[in-house]
Amino acid sequence: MSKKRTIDAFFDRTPKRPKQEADDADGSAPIEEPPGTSRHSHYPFEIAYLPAVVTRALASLPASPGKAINHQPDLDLLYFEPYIPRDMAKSLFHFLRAELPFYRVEYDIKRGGVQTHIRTPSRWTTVFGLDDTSCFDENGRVMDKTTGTEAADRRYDKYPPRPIPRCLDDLRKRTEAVTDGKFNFCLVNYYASGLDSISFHSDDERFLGRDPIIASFSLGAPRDFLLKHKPPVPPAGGQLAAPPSAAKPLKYSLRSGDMILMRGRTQTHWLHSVPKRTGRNEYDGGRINITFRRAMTKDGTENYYNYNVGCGPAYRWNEQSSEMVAWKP
Ligand SMILES: O=C(O)CCC(=O)C(=O)O
Ligand SMILES: [Fe+2]
Repeated sequence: MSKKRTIDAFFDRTPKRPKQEADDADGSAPIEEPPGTSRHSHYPFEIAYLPAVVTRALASLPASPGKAINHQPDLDLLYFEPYIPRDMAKSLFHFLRAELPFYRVEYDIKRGGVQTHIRTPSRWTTVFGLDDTSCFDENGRVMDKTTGTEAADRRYDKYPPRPIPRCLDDLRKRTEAVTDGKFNFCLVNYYASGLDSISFHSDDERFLGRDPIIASFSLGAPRDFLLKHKPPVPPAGGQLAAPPSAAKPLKYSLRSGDMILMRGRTQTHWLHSVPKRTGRNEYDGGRINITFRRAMTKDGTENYYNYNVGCGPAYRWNEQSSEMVAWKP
């Protein structure tokens, strides 16, 4: 039997859960373990482990070597085309869409002194993880790394952190093993169609520290990924200058299984986006984006849960109606 057929066969979408287990702290389950689920009091539902054959296949990733993209000022990318073989990426897309809880976050911000209600982002999101000041113990409790006692902080009270489920943690560990990155957060976007998007931004929040390394995976429908240099910071009281003339905007068509590692000065000096896809390509199908990042402080934990989980209901993919449905326990 070919490798493809073997992996596809193991991505059996009918629930078959012979063994229920608490998630262990370091996620180091023996590979031969029968399928089980990650559980945590702050997951709305249990999240299946990857089939063991897929966990094993992760050990041989990346499927192709990364290509350095650093020919422009301040840009430092490593582009794997693909990182996950295309057939495995397709199965992983269907698995994660079906197994993960997703949210449609709404929040209030002050814009120009006016309180505004934001009903975007125009995509589904979810997040797992905990900043570097704390860790989960074997019972899933948040422990302060310095004192070794249970962490008490208002930022953790508002949005209780939850561990990265094993199905994503397997990929996180493999990504750490082949890059210079260390990651304690996993953010997931689901773009249901070409109408879902993310506007130009950079992931350069203070809580990520200097020159953060971010690994960004694409699964499912192809989408454009645009990059443009930020205008240089003007001198105090000065005019906004143009970006360095050598810096040209870039466009990559990200396909299922690709991974872009963003590193060095990229986040400080470049913006990136996934624009809407209209017309013929609008209903090409959904896309999942996974990013692994490292938050250094509690502000990172609060920010990520605030903007990617929020206070609304969890949703789960419904295969029959092909849509996200509010989760009722
Ligand atoms: O979907 C993508 O490829 C990019 C997502 C992204 O930039 C983000 O979540 O910060
Ligand atoms: Fe981003």
